[in-house]
Amino acid sequence: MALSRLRLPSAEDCLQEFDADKDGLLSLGELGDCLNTVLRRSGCEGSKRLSGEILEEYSLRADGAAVGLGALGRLLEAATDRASIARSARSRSPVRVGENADAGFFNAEAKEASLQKEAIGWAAPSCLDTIPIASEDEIPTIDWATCHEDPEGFVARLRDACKKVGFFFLANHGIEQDVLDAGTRLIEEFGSLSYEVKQKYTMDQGRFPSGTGYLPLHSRKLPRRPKGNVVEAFIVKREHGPRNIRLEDMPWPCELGIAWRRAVEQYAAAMEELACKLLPFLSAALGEADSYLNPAFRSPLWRLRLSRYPACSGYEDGQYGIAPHVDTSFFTLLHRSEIESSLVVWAFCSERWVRVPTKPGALVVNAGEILRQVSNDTFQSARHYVLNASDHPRSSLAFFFNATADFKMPVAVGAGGGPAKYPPSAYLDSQGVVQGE
Ligand SMILES: O=C(O)CCC(=O)C(=O)O
Ligand SMILES: [Fe+2]
Repeated sequence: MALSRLRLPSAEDCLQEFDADKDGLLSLGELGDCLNTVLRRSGCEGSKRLSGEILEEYSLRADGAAVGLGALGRLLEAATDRASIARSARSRSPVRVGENADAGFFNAEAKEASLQKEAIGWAAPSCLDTIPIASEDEIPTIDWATCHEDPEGFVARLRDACKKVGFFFLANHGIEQDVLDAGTRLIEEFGSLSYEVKQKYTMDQGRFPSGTGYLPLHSRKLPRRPKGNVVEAFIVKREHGPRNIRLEDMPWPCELGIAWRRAVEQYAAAMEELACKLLPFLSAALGEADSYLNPAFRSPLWRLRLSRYPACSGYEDGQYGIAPHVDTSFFTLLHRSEIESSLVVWAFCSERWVRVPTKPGALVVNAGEILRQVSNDTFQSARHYVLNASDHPRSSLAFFFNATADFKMPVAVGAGGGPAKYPPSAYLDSQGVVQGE
């Protein structure tokens, strides 16, 4: 997005000027003053409203904690970005997502705001009792072994699953059960660390790349919702693309030693290999040549989320293990370790919430928002959530696979669905903003 950015003061200068009690942190009041003043000085109209919005969003994401230098830097960036977007939007006719394929403008903030509002109306039950187990038609099983002997049939099944629900099982995917079991152990080992240790690696404290590290139980981030998610998670990511985010930069807990880190890397490498193998088939499912997606995936970005859901005898209304959301990825490869079917998905084809059956060994694959967009809305990026209403904790590892983060992916013409509903857009300009990248 070619926006002329507003001049950004340094976070150090802001901390000096607005840290009234000189404790090296900005309280929410001080932060509000700081953002408002910076925006006003930059000539931003409506600086008070904008700083109020940013502050509200920040308190929702970070549970109202005081702000240190790293977080302040990112908030200032967010403030000036938004002011630039507002300025740029004023200087041309406003464009909403899906309305004008030529505009090259994706309003990610507006998208996230509407998603949050919309999610409240999704009427997702917080109790499993009334939710049926999905039929084979709703969550089909696709056998990876058939992709060589019957590639056309494989592609047809892939396309059908993506159109009907956007979720399917991938069986015989070639990843050894040992690797999957090791994945489950990794999150259990992380979970068994004391809170004092885990909180050293808390996400978005300015010490590690954004969106990586520890998300404590009841965090209201990822997805950002008013009630905390009853899950704890640890997230790492790697980007060979423009920002060159390396595995070395991740908040590896030294308490678990190098073997733990290497095992996480090994798990992610196995998933990445499989994800890359799926690309030619997805290209074909989109109605394009097998090599269609290759240029977009030269330097992929992935995120790996290891989640641990505590046993829970019941959830309050509107509370979930992970709240209803859609994935921001191109697609996601999910491994679950659970006793009861706890993953709930909105089945577009039957218009009902269904529980994804447990299927040891098979991976769950689901299309994310970017793939939906690239398919011109012919594929579903299904809403889903987790309720672990069980006597046992539940673990999952979600591998979110994305194209090169700044690669502007166009809608695949072969996908159908009429004229392109979206401009070419890059992850960093669209879902990356939603994801807080
Ligand atoms: O734990 C699961 O089964 C799903 C997790 C999920 O949807 C996510 O992390 O985006
Ligand atoms: Fe998800």
